[in-house]
Amino acid sequence: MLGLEVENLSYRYQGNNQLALDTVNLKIEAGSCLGLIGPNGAGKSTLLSILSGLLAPSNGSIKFTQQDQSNPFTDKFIKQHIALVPQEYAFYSQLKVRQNLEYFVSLCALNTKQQQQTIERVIQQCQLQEVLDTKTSALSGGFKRRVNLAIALLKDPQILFLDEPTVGVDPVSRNAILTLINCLKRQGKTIIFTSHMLSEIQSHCDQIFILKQGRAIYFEQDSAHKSLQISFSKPVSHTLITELNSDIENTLQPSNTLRQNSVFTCNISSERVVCDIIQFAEKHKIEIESLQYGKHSLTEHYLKLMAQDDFTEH
Ligand SMILES: Nc1ncnc2c1ncn2[C@@H]1O[C@H](COP(=O)(O)OP(=O)(O)OP(=O)(O)O)[C@@H](O)[C@H]1O
Repeated sequence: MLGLEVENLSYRYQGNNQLALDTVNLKIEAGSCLGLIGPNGAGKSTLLSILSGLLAPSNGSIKFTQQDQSNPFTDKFIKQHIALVPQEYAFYSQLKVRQNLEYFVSLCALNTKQQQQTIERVIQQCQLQEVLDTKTSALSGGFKRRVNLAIALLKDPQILFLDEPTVGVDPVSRNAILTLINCLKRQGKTIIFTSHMLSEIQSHCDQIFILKQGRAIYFEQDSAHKSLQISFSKPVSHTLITELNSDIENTLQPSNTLRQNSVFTCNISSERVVCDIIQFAEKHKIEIESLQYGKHSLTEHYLKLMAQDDFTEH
């Protein structure tokens, strides 16, 4: 299994004054799935192009890491085991789906039987059975995305870079693509994928990496702390809050902007605190209007970061 480490990576396009990537550091463990997000022009595609060897970095280094040290770590080995699914369609649109697969598999170092088995595997993986004899130019957007993905999977890569694999597809194709990503994850592939659909990223990725104007920040997805927002039907006095805080050894912060001390938000590390607060409300006959508890929303975090002028790496 392959992972990778990126150190101080920068990239400037010729004729462009701005750095597309500015001193980016990134570590991806073998077998994990990293979600790469950021606004248009943040540098996501540039980063994927560099990682997949299409562009050479202006500065910095990329190191591939291997759990099993038995394979020789040559450039050829790396090239064989990484694949990029670009945002653009990377197939011959005048050829039928099967012809595209046959052409691209012929570029892999496989004998005829292995080629046939490989084509059958990607047809199954990407659920292309019904469109094999259709010209790719005539396919729906969802199937075009699946063909793009199938071509990258022909060489059974250990690391897969997916540049917006679900953009412009209907829910059925999106589901097929996301199910396939989950399946590839279970097989131990290392995956980096970009998407503007933050819910997709939050539910499918182990690590999240945010880029803004070429600069990077990690988002800790698996924070032990969850957030609780509770809204009472009437304001709660400071005395009661102090009593509650001493009971649960936690800090409830009145969010004064909302309904005069009747809405509270806090970070909590144990589900027990939720029960304590409900018991507290019962004891003091304070009605709970709503209670929202769970992981920090990526969208919330993302919007806050995007609103900040100073966006520094942590
Ligand atoms: N060929 C190019 N020549 C000059 N500048 C470029 C070129 N390609 C990209 N850029 C610039 O590099 C920066 C990063 O672009 P990139 O395409 O990597 O962003 P992105 O995050 O992938 O955007 P999107 O979400 O729109 O796909 C942008 O400022 C863009 O204008």
